[in-house]
Amino acid sequence: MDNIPKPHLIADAELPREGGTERKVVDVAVGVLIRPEGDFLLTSRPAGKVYAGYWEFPGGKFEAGESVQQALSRELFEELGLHLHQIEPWRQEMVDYPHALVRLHFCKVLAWSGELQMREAQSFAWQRLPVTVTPVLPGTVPVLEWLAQEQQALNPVAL
Ligand SMILES: Nc1nc2c([nH]c(=O)n2[C@@H]2O[C@H](COP(=O)(O)OP(=O)(O)OP(=O)(O)O)[C@@H](O)[C@H]2O)c(=O)[nH]1
Repeated sequence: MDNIPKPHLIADAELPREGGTERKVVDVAVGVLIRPEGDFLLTSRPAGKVYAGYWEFPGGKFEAGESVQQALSRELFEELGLHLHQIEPWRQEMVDYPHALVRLHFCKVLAWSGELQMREAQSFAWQRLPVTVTPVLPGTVPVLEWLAQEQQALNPVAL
């Protein structure tokens, strides 16, 4: 896994261009499922996908005409068998991977139902900071930093 090229996390203004036209952006909806006590869900990327075995927040690409909430609800039902009830769009991030230019739409998911099923034979782990699973997908690392910043803002003496 170590010889996979590292992607570049970029701002919108830096978007790369090829031959004068913008590279196609792939929109991805990503869910940060947070339990009431603060644990969040990470899943490992299934065999056969790029970055197989890397840990990430679950999600996937939009299908035509979908909103973030629709894409996330569909993906998490397909991958995990969950029905999402409370989705809060949170932050966005662009990542320039060798295989794709990806716009990640991170949402906090605070309520869901259904039993967690690994329908793509992935692994899952409920985590808190600092996470104990490795390796973490490069596009996931900033999210862990945002969560740490939020925790610090809420409880400055604990960290
Ligand atoms: N789900 C998810 N994808 C992420 C995260 N961070 C990140 O960079 N990505 C990238 O976003 C893209 C998501 O693609 P995917 O392959 O999981 O989506 P999908 O299930 O719709 O794909 P497929 O059905 O075409 O196989 C990948 O390029 C992945 O590397 C993350 O935290 N969660």
